Amino acid sequence: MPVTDFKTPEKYTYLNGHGSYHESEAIKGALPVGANSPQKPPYGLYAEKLSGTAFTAPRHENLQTWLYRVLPSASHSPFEPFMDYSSEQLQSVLNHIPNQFRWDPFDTDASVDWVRGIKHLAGAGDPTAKRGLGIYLFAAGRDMDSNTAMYSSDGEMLIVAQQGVLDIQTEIGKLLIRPNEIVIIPRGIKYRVTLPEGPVRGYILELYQGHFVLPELGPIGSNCLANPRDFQVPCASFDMDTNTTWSIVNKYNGQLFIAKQNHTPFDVVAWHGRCKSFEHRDQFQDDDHVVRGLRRTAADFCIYQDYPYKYDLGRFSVIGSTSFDHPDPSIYTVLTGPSDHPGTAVADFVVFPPRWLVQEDTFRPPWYHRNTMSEFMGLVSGDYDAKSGAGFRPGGASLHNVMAAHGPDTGTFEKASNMELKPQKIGVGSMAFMFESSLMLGVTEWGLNTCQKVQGSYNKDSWLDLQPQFKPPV
Ligand SMILES: O=C(O)Cc1cc(O)ccc1O
Ligand SMILES: [Fe+2]
Repeated sequence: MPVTDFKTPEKYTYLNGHGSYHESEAIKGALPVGANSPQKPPYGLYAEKLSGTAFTAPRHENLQTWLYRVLPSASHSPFEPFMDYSSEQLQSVLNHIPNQFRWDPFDTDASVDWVRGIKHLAGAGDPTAKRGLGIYLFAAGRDMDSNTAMYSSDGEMLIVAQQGVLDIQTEIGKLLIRPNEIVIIPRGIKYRVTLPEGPVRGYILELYQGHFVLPELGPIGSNCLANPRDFQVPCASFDMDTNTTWSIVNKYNGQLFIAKQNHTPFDVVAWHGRCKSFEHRDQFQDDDHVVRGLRRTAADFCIYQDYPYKYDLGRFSVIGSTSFDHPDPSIYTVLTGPSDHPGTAVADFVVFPPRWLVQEDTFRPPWYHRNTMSEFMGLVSGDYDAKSGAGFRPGGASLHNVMAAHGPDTGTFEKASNMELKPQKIGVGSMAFMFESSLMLGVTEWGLNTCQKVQGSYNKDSWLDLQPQFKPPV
């Protein structure tokens, strides 16, 4: 049984499925039939195209959404710097430090809204080159300013709700996101966040390059992990408002800009968008990944989606070892942001849901390890099985960067090496997650000092008490 089974309030309607072409009309007949840009679209709507890939991207990769709206997005005043936030907040110098890091739960802040409540914690690469990723924390206690919408030109955001409820109105439709759910907002999509149940907190992974896709299943076969039908895309829903002044906030190379317009950005009456199924690996002819003269990349194996969508992590169908040994955490990948190299992600989004452990003669927690990938972890709820103490807590985080040695703490080691190996359900009521990246992550000044959450005694509390267990034969 899925762990959560959220009810959908009537206000929200979704289309189900990742990897499908979707279309949606808030008024019947608002989508033109057969054409994208007729001389006069139905009901006097403007046709507007949002491109998720280059116009010339290969057909199997090409992404776009056609919007039919009351006024086109271009109808706004020039953008100006948005002075009402700290320029350090979203783009700051990255410090590359080899240490293991752990943070106490980040503060909630009831005085700020979504726009002002996003803090840059770590990252790699550069949005201007469309390379790399950013990791942010959010904490907000009030609705976004009235008549204000936001969008990011920098990348596609995967938002993990940890505390509180996010009501997100987007150009495509409305989404309700509760703790244990995630939402993906593609580059360029305008949205507005209100808080129906008070303060919120959570984590954001922004992919400066490409799009989140479902991972390959390989020998697992055609089901399990995150099943495509459990991803939900909002149905078209629009407001009629061409008399009020709206502010549009744009995250552009980590800086915020603001423009005004005299109409709501949430005026899309109908849309259709593309989602294409993937090319299969056995079409490859050689190691050089050249098929019919086209160079292929990891991205070509994937299913893309270019509109906002949500997913309940409780629906993740976990695969694990039923014999012995601890498998790699890649079996818990929900979505991946591929690089140009097959199997090596800019960032994977990995979860550790409640699951049974049954392996015999096995040290069941994660092994001690050093990883060429960097591992940023957060906790939505409960406990994480690799850490016995109270150090890794919901709303907190840890970072084990490229080759930073880590693994179970002393308490977990003692317990797991001596326990009777009965079938054991772990993580009940818990959801830990990992943003795992092939890139070396730098930490911002906010993450190192300003937030005041770094645990100075993380190494000592976790690993310095480990004792040699070596007993050579006499
Ligand atoms: O370090 C961690 O806790 C994350 C993790 C979990 C796991 O089961 C295997 C490897 C790994 O990095
Ligand atoms: Fe790890």
